[in-house]
Amino acid sequence: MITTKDLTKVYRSRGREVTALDGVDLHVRPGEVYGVVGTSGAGKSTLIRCVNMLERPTSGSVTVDGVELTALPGGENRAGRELREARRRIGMVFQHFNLLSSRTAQENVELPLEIIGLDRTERRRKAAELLDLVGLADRARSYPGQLSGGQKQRVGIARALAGDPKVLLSDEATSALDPETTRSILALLRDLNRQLGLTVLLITHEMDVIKSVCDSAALMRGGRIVEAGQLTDLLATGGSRLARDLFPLGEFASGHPGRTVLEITFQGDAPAQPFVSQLARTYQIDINILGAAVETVADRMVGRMRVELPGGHQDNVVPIGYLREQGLQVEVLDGKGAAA
Ligand SMILES: Nc1ncnc2c1ncn2[C@@H]1O[C@H](COP(=O)(O)OP(=O)(O)OP(=O)(O)O)[C@@H](O)[C@H]1O
Repeated sequence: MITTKDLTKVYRSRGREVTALDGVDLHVRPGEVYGVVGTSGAGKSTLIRCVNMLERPTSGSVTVDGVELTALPGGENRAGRELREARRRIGMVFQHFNLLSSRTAQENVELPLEIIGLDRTERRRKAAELLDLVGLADRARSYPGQLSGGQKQRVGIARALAGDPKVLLSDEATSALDPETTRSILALLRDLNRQLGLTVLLITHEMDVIKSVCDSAALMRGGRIVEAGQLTDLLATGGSRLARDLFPLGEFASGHPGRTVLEITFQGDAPAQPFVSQLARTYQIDINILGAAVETVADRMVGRMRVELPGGHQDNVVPIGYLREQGLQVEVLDGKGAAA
């Protein structure tokens, strides 16, 4: 649904050049919630602004719903007709809501409908329907100043849906909200994704946002995507940095010298515990459990267990093979708790 190929954006100001995007290949499938995470300055905002051509990329291509936006004339402030039309099918939600304070909630949602020339009755009907969809039917006549942060963001989301978009872009939509309101806005985005089949691309610096709402994620650093994939695949990938951030286990004991420390990851309904006791029985070995944790990631249960086996890696090739044959993801750690 969204593809970028070798996307580059170089800002030039006062003789200085900043490469904000450095060859980004992004692939967001139809109907998924895709999160881009990274520290400040990684290039996340630039990426999302290039996807709807609020910024024109320096090079590379952006394709949304089969239309190559980078091939259409105009951009940034002076978009041509085709680009304006394509953009209408891409909704955008902002961190600071960007509502007009002199207009009521209803009038804010009507704004994009005015721009496309919908008549007054139709505008009112559509805006009322959208406010109802985001759970704000009773605040239609309130001004932004009379609404809470969460309610303002609901208006922002209703406005973003006015053009019946297939794609919704969210630029840190929950960063200005408290944790409880964040949860309710993320739940709303998830509901809209499911009800309307909306593809959502969001950027965030919070791993919890990725964990609670995304199907797939990409990690950005220095203008590049350093890792990307579906969360369930990432969690099953040894050495994945995103998986470690999604499911940190730093507090587990690191084991004893001369023994083999394994980290076992299981997903869905395949708990590791029975396999570990079977392993102990089958190979007559004492297994020391150093730690275990279970989390819900992308609506799926994921567990991880760190265990210690007597002897070195070479002595445990067979038991490790046995665990892998059971469909468990097994990583052998070195003495310091890192992947060996
Ligand atoms: N309009 C601009 N002019 C010059 N440099 C810019 C401009 N916008 C962004 N940059 C630079 O591009 C780089 C990437 O910025 P960007 O805002 O995309 O990162 P980010 O990951 O979204 O960070 P944050 O989470 O802080 O918003 C940074 O070095 C930033 O200073």
